[in-house]
Order: sequence, then structure tokens, then C-alpha cells
Amino acid sequence: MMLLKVKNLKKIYATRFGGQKIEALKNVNLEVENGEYVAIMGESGSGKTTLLNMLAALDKPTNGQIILNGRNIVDISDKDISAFRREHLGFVFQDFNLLDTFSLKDNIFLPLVLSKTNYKEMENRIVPIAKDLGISDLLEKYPYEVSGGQKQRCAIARALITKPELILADEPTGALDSKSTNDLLTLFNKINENGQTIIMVTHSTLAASHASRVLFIKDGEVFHQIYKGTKTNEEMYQSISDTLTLLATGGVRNE
Ligand SMILES: Nc1ncnc2c1ncn2[C@@H]1O[C@H](COP(=O)(O)OP(=O)(O)OP(=O)(O)O)[C@@H](O)[C@H]1O
Repeated sequence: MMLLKVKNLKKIYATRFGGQKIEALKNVNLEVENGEYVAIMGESGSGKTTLLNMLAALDKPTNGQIILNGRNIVDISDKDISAFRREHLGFVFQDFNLLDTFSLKDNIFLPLVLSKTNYKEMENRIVPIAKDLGISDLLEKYPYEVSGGQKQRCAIARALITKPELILADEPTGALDSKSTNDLLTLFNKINENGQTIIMVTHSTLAASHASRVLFIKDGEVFHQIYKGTKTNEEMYQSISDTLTLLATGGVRNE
């Protein structure tokens, strides 16, 4: 079943003092099925973060539609947008965005507190998620008392606890060492196998090789895509590397 449809998405940034206009997204079209795990790659400045910000309803496009479960999120009013994001989307960012004055548990509860979920329900939800992520024994600790990988797992728990339709991840492995990166990628595969749809922006070929599809953005458009199909992670890694090389030299046609 179709979860997300992006149609003719365009974003033009007007620089300050009415100067030059920058076309960050020219015309993006893409569709994501329920349960997919999609990585978005592209060179620096190609428009990846801009696209993710639009999908996250953090910014409005200049033109086009973003239809999530049949609803055009571009039309949601400013008044309703925070609640919409909290109820329908989960976010995993590179710098975790955990609050240092809150325990890990309270950090994870935060989106539920904001949507006024009762405490018993919050307790019920956290137990299986913390167990799956291996942080059950860390919940009373504070962010500065745990490792980067543990913080990242806490951030994932916070993203999952609202049961979002879509997880958006921006460079989730960017701040992690290789062991924590591998742990995180294994976790993403696991939550995806449990049915969670994920869209992840990444510069990492290794991270992207775990996704079921990789979209390549160039000059504000989807330029190419690779489906994992029956490829192993290693074969996928190789296909992505080859595509990045071809992209850098301008040699790939859209599929
Ligand atoms: N707020 C803004 N105002 C003006 N221009 C912007 C703004 N944000 C991004 N841009 C420009 O839009 C283009 C796309 O930027 P974007 O951050 O989406 O690229 P990216 O692919 O995410 O890059 P990176 O991989 O370096 O994070 C760039 O030319 C950038 O300079």
C-alpha cells in the first residue's frame, strides 16, 4: 500500500535582502510503499536536507504536493503542524537532540507527554521498545551518563514510541564510530522488518547498502534509483559506489 507520494515538489529559497534565488528542489517525484526502507543520497548541496525538511513538515515547498496516507501535508495549517508531526512522524537526527536535564526515560516519554498520553499507556509502550533496543537498564540514567550509541538508541526509542507512520532519519550514523554504526544499521533493519517505514538521508554508502532502495538526488531532482532486491549488502554497496562514481561524472540516466 502506498504511504507517501511526492508530486512535482519544488523549493526555491529567496536569500536575504531580495538577492539571488536558489532552486534547491527543481521537480521531485517519488513514491514510498508502506514498509519500505529508503535511503536518499546525493552530493553536498543536491537538496537532500531540503527534501527531508519538507517531508518532515518543517518547511513548506514553493510548489507541489506531499501526500502522506492520502493527506496533503503541505496544506496543514501552522496551528496543527506540531501535533501532526508528533502524531504521524518519528525523527532520528545525527546529534540525537536529547534533553540533558531529563532521564533517558523522560526523553523517550516526551512526545507522549506533549500529546497528553496517560502514564500507564506510556509505561506499557516503553517496555518492549526499550527491550528491543537494549536500553531497559539505562532508562533512569541521564544523556551525559551514557555512550553515543546508547544515546542514539534512546533517540530511536523516542521516535518509535508514538508508533509513527514514517521514520525520517537525517545522517543517523554521522556521529557514530564503526561499532555503533553497525549496531544502528542492524536496529534500523530490525525495526523495518517489524513493519516500520524508514526514509534516511545519508552520505554513507555502508548505511545506504542496508536500505531496500536508494534514491539519488542531483541538482534538485531524483536522478536515479537502485532497488536492493535479492542483492546482498556487499553487492548493494558495490552498486551504490558505482552509481556515485557515475553520478559524479554525470553518466547515469534516470530509470
Ligand atoms: N535556508 C536556506 N536559504 C538559502 N539557501 C539554502 C537554504 N538551505 C539550503 N540552501 C541551498 O539549497 C541547496 C540545497 O541544500 P541542501 O542543504 O538541501 O543540500 P544537501 O544535499 O542536504 O547538502 P549536504 O549533503 O551538504 O547536507 C544548496 O545550494 C544550499 O546552499
